[in-house]
Amino acid sequence: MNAVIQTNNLNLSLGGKQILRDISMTVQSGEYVSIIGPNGAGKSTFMRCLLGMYAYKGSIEIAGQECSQADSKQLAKTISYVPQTHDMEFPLPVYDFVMMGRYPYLSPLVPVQKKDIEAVERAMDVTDTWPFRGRLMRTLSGGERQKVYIAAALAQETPIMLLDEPATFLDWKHQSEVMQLLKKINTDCGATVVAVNHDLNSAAHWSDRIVAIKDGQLLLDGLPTDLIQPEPLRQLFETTFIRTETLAPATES
Ligand SMILES: Nc1ncnc2c1ncn2[C@@H]1O[C@H](COP(=O)(O)OP(=O)(O)OP(=O)(O)O)[C@@H](O)[C@H]1O
Repeated sequence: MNAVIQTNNLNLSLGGKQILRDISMTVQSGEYVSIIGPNGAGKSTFMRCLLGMYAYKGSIEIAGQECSQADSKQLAKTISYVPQTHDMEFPLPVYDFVMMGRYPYLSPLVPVQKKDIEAVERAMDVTDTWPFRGRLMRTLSGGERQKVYIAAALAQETPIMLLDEPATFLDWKHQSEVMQLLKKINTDCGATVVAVNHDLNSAAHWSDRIVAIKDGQLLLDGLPTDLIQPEPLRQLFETTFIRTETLAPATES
């Protein structure tokens, strides 16, 4: 196994408040890791830290390189990000939005090339977003827009993908499609996937490992079968959990 994300004693303060405290964790190449935890625990901030968006204390190594010292375009060739909310009104056609995923490879001196067009077409094909290519982003439904954001991240062709609540607000069919798509990208393309997920059943079903953050600290880190249990979840969310028989959408083979 080879570690592609490694944080050591990661600390971060924002607006005079300590948000992340001494987080040390490792993600191995090819893993699918879900991050769970209460609202305001620091999950999104942790993800944004991994993208080099904040001046942190401690260490974050992405593919062996310290994040704060990495060239931003090089980092963008290694790690892509699908943010939590998509309420920005991009006045752009879907195709052009997905092409923005190629920004680490483009520059004023290097215009769009065949390999960029092919990467965009592949990403739109696998996410089933090609039929929307001429539509404006703001005309898409929430679920359609979510898949377009994932297509843009895929077009970036990075070995690591971070996603912040990729299936929240989607109906069951679209949740299922997005989660299956991520698993396919993980297993078929070998991408390392790290996703924040508030749906504990979904996190248990799709991930290899679960990391729980509470009050800015890493509280739990382990197998879904060990962590998605009443006692660890009570400790994490400070409420009682009982096991019930649940219904979930079937996984297509
Ligand atoms: N720029 C900032 N300045 C000050 N405080 C911030 C800033 N960004 C985030 N925070 C605070 O950091 C804490 C963690 O926020 P974060 O968005 O990471 O939580 P989260 O675990 O992702 O929550 P949720 O599940 O509700 O999305 C919150 O208390 C938030 O208000």
